[in-house]
Amino acid sequence: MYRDRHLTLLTDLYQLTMMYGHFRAGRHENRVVFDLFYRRNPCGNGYVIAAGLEQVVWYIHQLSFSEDDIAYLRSLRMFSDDFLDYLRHFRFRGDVYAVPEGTVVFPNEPILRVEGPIAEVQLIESAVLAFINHQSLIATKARRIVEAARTNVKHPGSTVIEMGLRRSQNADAAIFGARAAFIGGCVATSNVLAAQAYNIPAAGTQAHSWIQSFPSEYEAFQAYRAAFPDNTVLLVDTYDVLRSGVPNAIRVGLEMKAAGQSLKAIRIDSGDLAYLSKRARQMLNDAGLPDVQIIASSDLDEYTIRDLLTQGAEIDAWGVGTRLITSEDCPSLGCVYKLVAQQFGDRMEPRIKISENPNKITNPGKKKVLRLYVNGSATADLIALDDEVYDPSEPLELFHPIHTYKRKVVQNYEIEELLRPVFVSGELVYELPTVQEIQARVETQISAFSSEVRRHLNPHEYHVDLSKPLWDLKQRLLHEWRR
Ligand SMILES: Nc1ncnc2c1ncn2[C@@H]1O[C@H](COP(=O)(O)OP(=O)(O)OP(=O)(O)O)[C@@H](O)[C@H]1O
Ligand SMILES: O=P(O)(O)OC[C@H]1O[C@H](OP(=O)(O)OP(=O)(O)O)[C@H](O)[C@@H]1O
Ligand SMILES: O=C(O)c1cccnc1
Repeated sequence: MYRDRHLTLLTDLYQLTMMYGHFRAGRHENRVVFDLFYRRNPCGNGYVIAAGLEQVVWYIHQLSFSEDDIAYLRSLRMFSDDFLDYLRHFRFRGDVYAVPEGTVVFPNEPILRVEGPIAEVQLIESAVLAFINHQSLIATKARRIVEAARTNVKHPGSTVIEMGLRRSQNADAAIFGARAAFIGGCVATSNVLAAQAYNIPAAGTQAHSWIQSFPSEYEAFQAYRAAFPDNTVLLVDTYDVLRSGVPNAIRVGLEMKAAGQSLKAIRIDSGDLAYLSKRARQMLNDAGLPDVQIIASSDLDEYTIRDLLTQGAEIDAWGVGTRLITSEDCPSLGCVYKLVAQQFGDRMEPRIKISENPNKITNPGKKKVLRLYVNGSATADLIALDDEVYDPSEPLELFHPIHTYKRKVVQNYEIEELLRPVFVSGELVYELPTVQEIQARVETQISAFSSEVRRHLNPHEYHVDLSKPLWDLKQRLLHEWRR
């Protein structure tokens, strides 16, 4: 099972060869700082919801090379005995600062900052990126789907249930994906292991096979009702939604009503969901069953949900699988992990990565991220050097890091420092929140941003500026390199 797995070798070989090279050169203890950040928002969204830190914490916590790991590495005939002996005593002794899960983040902002001996900081790159990239992507995708469902004016409480297990890119993606989907705002998952692991509500209806396995649809509905009288949801599209499924569901619903019970919902899983849901709603209402809800599923995503709602679809809840758990139209988030500072003697020196593409030139130095709120609204983020101090009662002039003539002054602002200590000298100092707390953080975080930043189509680019000292440092390093 994923939690019991020993993951130290979940790394790219080049991390180990670089560690070995540093070890041979006697520089493996040199301290460095790496930033983890992404450059472009996924799915056309205006931001990303950071997720996956819990798995990073757990991964770093368990890091050690077992005798099996050492034997395997020896079998590669690439590493010397003294290096393998060093690995035998290896543990992570660095500092990790991270934005809490559920935080809204933007391109180029460090989501994680790792400082420590270069061998240790380098080893963790690949796994840490995998955890953060995957869950941040799925949480962001889920958020888009949940917000589409919430545009339902007839049913403002419209909810999304994650049902992607069978279409996920395998088990870990299903479990962590269900976790991330809940963080993004889904109310439940069909994945029982994820529900158990993260204390997420488990939810579900029944498959077509259940209906098919009975002599008639009505008998299948009756049997389900008998088994789950308090939670009867009936799948109505096995044979014919309007001629068979809904009439049989109404028959069972009326029988339940007469017995003092209530039919909870029907599920439509194929066909024209707008047309069928409107007709089904009418039929249920006409039969005196206006409280029976309609759940829809069938290759849904934020686009189909919005479109169905503009067509007046009568859908109270959405079961969403494939396109959520795989983030089908935007299947990866491009977080990277870049060296930004390195110790020389007793000084931490900033380092820069140059690129032809100005967007790919890194921000040097050990940094922090400040979110500036004016009257409770997030106004701009400032990436600053770690030792900078700001007095929020003094006006602060911000400028665009590329188009520097674009300036604005913020006054009477409040500062939220986004990076929080997680590991200090290898010791865990962070109390992990529950997924319920993380989901609540998403709501408060997002509500602080303007609707222009939050909209799904061509969102406004939120201001993420560099502080003057950081901008000056970046220019100085660029000029020094040119010379
Ligand atoms: N009224 C509608 N407007 C826009 N899209 C719709 C509407 N109704 C359904 N859809 C979407 O159209 C697609 C329908 O796909 P398709 O015709 O392949 O399958 P289906 O009707 O579900 O049948 P089956 O599951 O039996 O193959 C799904 O993505 C569904 O979400
Ligand atoms: O459509 P998704 O968003 O992935 O949601 C989950 C789907 O999984 C089930 O389908 P099933 O495996 O029975 O296949 P189906 O597509 O033929 O209904 C369910 O009936 C949904 O249609
Ligand atoms: O419970 C359901 O209705 C369900 C679960 C997984 C996939 N599709 C549907």
